[in-house]
Amino acid sequence: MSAPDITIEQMNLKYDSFPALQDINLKLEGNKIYALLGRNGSGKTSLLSVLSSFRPASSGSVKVGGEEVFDNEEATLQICFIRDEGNVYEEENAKKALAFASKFRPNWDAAYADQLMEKFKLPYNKKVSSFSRGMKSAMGAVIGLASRAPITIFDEAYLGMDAPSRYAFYEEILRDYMEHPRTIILSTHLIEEVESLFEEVVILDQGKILLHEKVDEFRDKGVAVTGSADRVDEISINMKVLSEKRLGPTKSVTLFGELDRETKQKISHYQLETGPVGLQDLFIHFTSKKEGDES
Ligand SMILES: Nc1ncnc2c1ncn2[C@@H]1O[C@H](COP(=O)(O)OP(=O)(O)OP(=O)(O)O)[C@@H](O)[C@H]1O
Repeated sequence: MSAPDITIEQMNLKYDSFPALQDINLKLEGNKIYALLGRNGSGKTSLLSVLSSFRPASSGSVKVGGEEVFDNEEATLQICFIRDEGNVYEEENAKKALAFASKFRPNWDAAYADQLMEKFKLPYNKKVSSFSRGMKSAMGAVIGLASRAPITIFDEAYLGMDAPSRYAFYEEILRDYMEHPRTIILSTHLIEEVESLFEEVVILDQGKILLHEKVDEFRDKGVAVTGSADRVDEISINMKVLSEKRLGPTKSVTLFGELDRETKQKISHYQLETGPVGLQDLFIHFTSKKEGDES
């Protein structure tokens, strides 16, 4: 399966006069896993709703495979949008709800849906409306995965799921993506849990695109350094420290920016360990900046 590219140009969305999305320009190539990050109210759900044709943009263009997506059945059949409330038909038992979901999904894999129901321990014969919050989310995950839609979107679809279920969900996304490549967009606040899945990251801030980058390039904006606390302090002294943790005599810091030659030499001389920066630390840094900040 080859997933179509998504191209958004000069797109704006207003709720009455409130500008929820402003001048959005974004190109997402097919067959990658994207992180859509942003603080509360930054516009993630609004962006995904426009992309999925749940609502029209106020202006600009949103194309999937070169075709405007709004009111375009062929384009929207390629998209499966699972929201935090699950998008599940709740008035019937789970078996009927799955049958209902499959009607609008041309790539639906019923055998895979059965495997996932088993994996998430979801009962077929219970009304979905009687499911717990986490079970409803797991049902959304089953529908999103078994749809095998070329563009699959999970918008905080993990809400209420316990940790084992969430990790089972992430594992399944990666496993099934490897077997059936497609575009997957995950909007999440649990960045540390899922960061290893992402190839590219998009950050929204107050309705605007703050950043769109390959995750590896994004991570290169900083470095994590661990070792004896006084030596770690010494090399961090002139750098922006994004986070720090101390365990007895050992300290780990996340530093923002490139290391100069002298600092690199000290790190090597002191035998400090270096590693990649967590996405979450960078995300917090980028989205908590105040006007006038330079870095
Ligand atoms: N139906 C609506 N009517 C009016 N304003 C809305 C509506 N939906 C969202 N908004 C506003 O648009 C902005 C973006 O909301 P949106 O739900 O897209 O953010 P989000 O990034 O998904 O947030 P969260 O992480 O909290 O879920 C917010 O200021 C919100 O109050």
